[in-house]
Formats: sequence, C-alpha cells, structure tokens
Amino acid sequence: MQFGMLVGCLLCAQRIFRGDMTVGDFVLFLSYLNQMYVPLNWFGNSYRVIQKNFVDMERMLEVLREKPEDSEPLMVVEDPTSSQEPVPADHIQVDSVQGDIEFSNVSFCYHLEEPILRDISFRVPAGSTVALVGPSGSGKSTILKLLYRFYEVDQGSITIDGWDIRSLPPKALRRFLGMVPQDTALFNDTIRFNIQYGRAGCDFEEVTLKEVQRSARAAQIHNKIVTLPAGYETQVGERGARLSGGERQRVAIARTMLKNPSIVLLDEATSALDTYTELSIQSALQTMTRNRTTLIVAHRLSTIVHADLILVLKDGRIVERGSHNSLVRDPRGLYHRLWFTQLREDQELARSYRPSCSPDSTTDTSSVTVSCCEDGVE
Ligand SMILES: Nc1ncnc2c1ncn2[C@@H]1O[C@H](COP(=O)(O)OP(=O)(O)OP(=O)(O)O)[C@@H](O)[C@H]1O
Repeated sequence: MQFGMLVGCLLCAQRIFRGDMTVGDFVLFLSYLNQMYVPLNWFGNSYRVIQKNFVDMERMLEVLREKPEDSEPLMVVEDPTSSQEPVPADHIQVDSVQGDIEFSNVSFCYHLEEPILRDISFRVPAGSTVALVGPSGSGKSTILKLLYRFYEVDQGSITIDGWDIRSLPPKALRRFLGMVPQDTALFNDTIRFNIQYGRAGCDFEEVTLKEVQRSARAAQIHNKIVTLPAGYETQVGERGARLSGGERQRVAIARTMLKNPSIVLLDEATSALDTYTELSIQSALQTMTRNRTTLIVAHRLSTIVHADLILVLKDGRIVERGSHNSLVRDPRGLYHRLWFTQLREDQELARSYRPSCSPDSTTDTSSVTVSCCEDGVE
C-alpha cells in the first residue's frame, strides 16, 4: 500500500510538473486512494483476526478433547455408577433433603499401592454434628472429598438419606452440600461475585446485595469489605491474591452461609484466622450448623468439643469414637493425648506473655506497656 502510494505520488508529481494535472487533482487522487485503503485495511485485519481465532479454537478443542488420567480422577465422576437405579436430578428436592449420612466399610486409595482410608464406617444422623480429628495425613479431608464426590470409593458405600451417592448426579448432590475447604479458591472477580457464587446453579442472578451483605456480616467480613475503596465491587485478583488467607476463608464461609445447604462440610474452616476472629466466627458457624448435618475437620480441638460425635482417625482408620467428655477421660487414648498436648501448648503460650504484662511484675510499668504493644498483645 505504501509502495502504491509512493508510485502514485511520483506519477502525480511528474504530471503536475508537465502541466497535465493540477494540485487539486493530486489532492483528489490522495482522497480516493485513502477511501480505497480503509476497506482494504479492514479486510486485512479481519483475515488476521480470523486466522488467530482459528488457532485459539484449535488449542481450546485440544483441551476439551483431553482425557483425564486414570490416576487423577478429580472431578470426572459424572455419571451415576452404583448398582442402584440412577436418581434423575429433578427428583431431588434440595429442601426435602434430611442429610442423614452413612459411610459403610469405605476403603479408598489415590494410588493403588497406598491405601488412604480403610474400612471406615460411621453415621451422621440428620441434624447432628460429627467431627473428624487426628494427626496430619490421617485421611480426614479425603472423607469430605469422597462425600463431595471428587473421587469414587474403592470399596463400601456412602449414602445420604438412603441414596447411594454414586446414583446421584454430582451436580444434584452438590446442590445440597456446602463446603468450606482448607484452601479457598476465589475467582478473579469482585467480592460480591465470589460470595454470590454460593448460589451458582440455583438462583445466582436473583441474589440481592442485601443477602450477600447479610452473609458477609455473619462471616465477620462485612466491616473489612466496606473499608475497601470499591467495597463489594473490589476485584480480589487471581485466586483471591489481594485478600489475606483469613479474609479468603471468611469469604468462603459467607459463600456457604448464602448457599444455606442441608449438609455443611467444614475442612479446617477457621485455620487461617487469628484466635480472636476465630472465636467470634465460631459462634456464627454454630448458628449456621445448628440443626443441620455437619461434618467438621479440625486441628484445634477446642472448636469441636460441642460435636455430637468425634471420630479420631489414624493411618486411615477410625481408632476412637465418642463424645468429647468420654474420649478425654480415656488416658490411653489418642484423643486424650492430643487434647492435653494442645492444652499444655496453650498454657505455655499464655505463660510466656504473662511475666512482661503482669501488673505484679517488678519491671517498670512504662517499659511493660511498650513491650506488650510490640508483642501485639493488648
Ligand atoms: N490428590 C491426592 N493424590 C495423592 N495423594 C493424596 C492426595 N490428596 C491427599 N493425598 C494423601 O492422602 C493422605 C491423606 O490426606 P488428607 O488430606 O485426607 O489428610 P488430612 O488428615 O486431612 O491431613 P491434614 O490434617 O494435614 O489436612 C495424605 O498422605 C496425602 O498425602
């Protein structure tokens, strides 16, 4: 195009020089040329964009055609697979789900050579709270993942209200399960969207800002959100990177509160919070889980003493079960040891602060105040 314009201009210049053309003719020539170039440019651009989109489309189809590997069946459990008759999704009325959960002789492994859960059997009667405790890696979170149908059990069965969960389409199942996971994944969108997402697949569009705010208040995050420049419309960044771990966890709690599910699964739901926020949020969680089937995974045992049943897991097996009072009385039990270890740690922590903050301390009071503030203790 540039070359064509150059040649055209040189020809015009030669003709004007010879007197065959006026300067006005030259301007006319340039205008015509420009008018012709605009659509030509448009065609060129469109061709380039279409080419690029074809390449992108090809890549996207490659991703869609990708078959999940056998060893990583995460999120691929789509079709009902139990021997029971599949339950059509529209047969399941979310409001009518009682939430009676039963694990019967469940065994599971991620990799063939490494069993993670062995012969797990327990029942969570509708409306009750069961806590799973035990050393790290004992399989607590895996139990919740199986219930959520991220994976299929290898042996045994899991039923909800008598339905084998393998006979339920995962989408229908997840409509009445609400999970607050250990690592909350947030979408790169606004805080409002991320809370509202709790109702995805139900009435997402109809959720009002008031409802979102009510859940955020219950999850103790509302006051923080309103201090942000864009409030509820603040972008949280990739995977919620612009929020702290505790804030992300509270957004996840608000999301679950908004969903209002029949069954609540809390996987270390308050582990990223400081003790003060945890205490205040615990009361909100207890309100949410009252009369609702709840499975809690917790490391801090003081947060699950109210549970109707506590299951102690070790190496993928249930080694103890009972209420807090009965378990803590057994001096040979794992729960007893865990409880008193945590109690001792808490007491030692409290004692380590006391000398410098004690009013009886022989230290000068002014220096005491400074050292307390430096430690972050009021
Ligand atoms: N996706 C996975 N693939 C392979 N192994 C896994 C996977 N997820 C967990 N595991 C293994 O399964 C075992 C149990 O993990 P799980 O997360 O259930 O334990 P946990 O008791 O919840 O631990 P924690 O208290 O530390 O969260 C661990 O040994 C872990 O390494």
